[in-house]
Amino acid sequence: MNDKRENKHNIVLIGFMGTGKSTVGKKLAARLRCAYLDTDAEVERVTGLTIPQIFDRFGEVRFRSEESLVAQKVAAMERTIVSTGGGIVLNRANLEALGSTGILIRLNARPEVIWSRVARRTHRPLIKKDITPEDIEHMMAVREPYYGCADLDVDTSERTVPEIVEYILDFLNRREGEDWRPLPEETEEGKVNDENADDRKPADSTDDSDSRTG
Ligand SMILES: Nc1ncnc2c1ncn2[C@@H]1O[C@H](COP(=O)(O)OP(=O)(O)O)[C@@H](O)[C@H]1O
Ligand SMILES: O=C(O)C1=C[C@@H](OP(=O)(O)O)[C@@H](O)[C@H](O)C1
Ligand SMILES: [Mg+2]
Repeated sequence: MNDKRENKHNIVLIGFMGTGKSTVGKKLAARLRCAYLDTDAEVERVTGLTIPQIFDRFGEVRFRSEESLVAQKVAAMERTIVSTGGGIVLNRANLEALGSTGILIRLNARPEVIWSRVARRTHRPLIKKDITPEDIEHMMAVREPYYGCADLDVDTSERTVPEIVEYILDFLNRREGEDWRPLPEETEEGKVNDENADDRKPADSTDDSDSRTG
């Protein structure tokens, strides 16, 4: 381990609710043929409860506690794309664990764009039914300092999901000492159809069924 970047074997998407972390993470993992984990989905899997049920029955504190356990588990994973919940960064230990082994990529968007993406959805307990873009703006301002540590910032307001994926891949490919080129598709004959195939090792395939698009 001569280069500390060799330790950055995961990609961790952070950012406010509705910036597209779950949607983009899943696509990025499929593109790179990496394992994928959404911390919210993992909390739901471990507890057997939905996030609204956890908030309703036990409160936000219990959710944060489950989320922290998942953050520590994620940090020990290898070549995994991780979509986090927007509040995971509020806990310093979470951020340190995730950042110790993962490249932190922060997704962002303008408040009114976030509002249009989340206001009518019911599975985020912190997004109340009558929330306004101004409320979102205020919540984002409170959270802003916690998102400042990312290795890359991506404004998703005017970008499509495929454009964001390409933007992230371009950033990853520029990092020295790491190989984040997409693994090749296999042809019908089961042969690899890619000129870079020989210098890459295969990674885990993605199981979309265990992921969550918030
Ligand atoms: N770049 C984008 N452009 C338009 N809509 C998007 C984009 N990214 C995500 N969305 C939509 O916004 C909503 C929230 O996305 P999601 O991935 O759940 O965000 P997060 O996980 O950050 O809360 C979903 O309905 C998703 O389809
Ligand atoms: O920002 C937050 O505190 C939260 C974000 C949610 O995830 P998304 O960011 O994927 O919506 C989810 O973890 C929970 O509702 C709390
Ligand atoms: Mg999400």
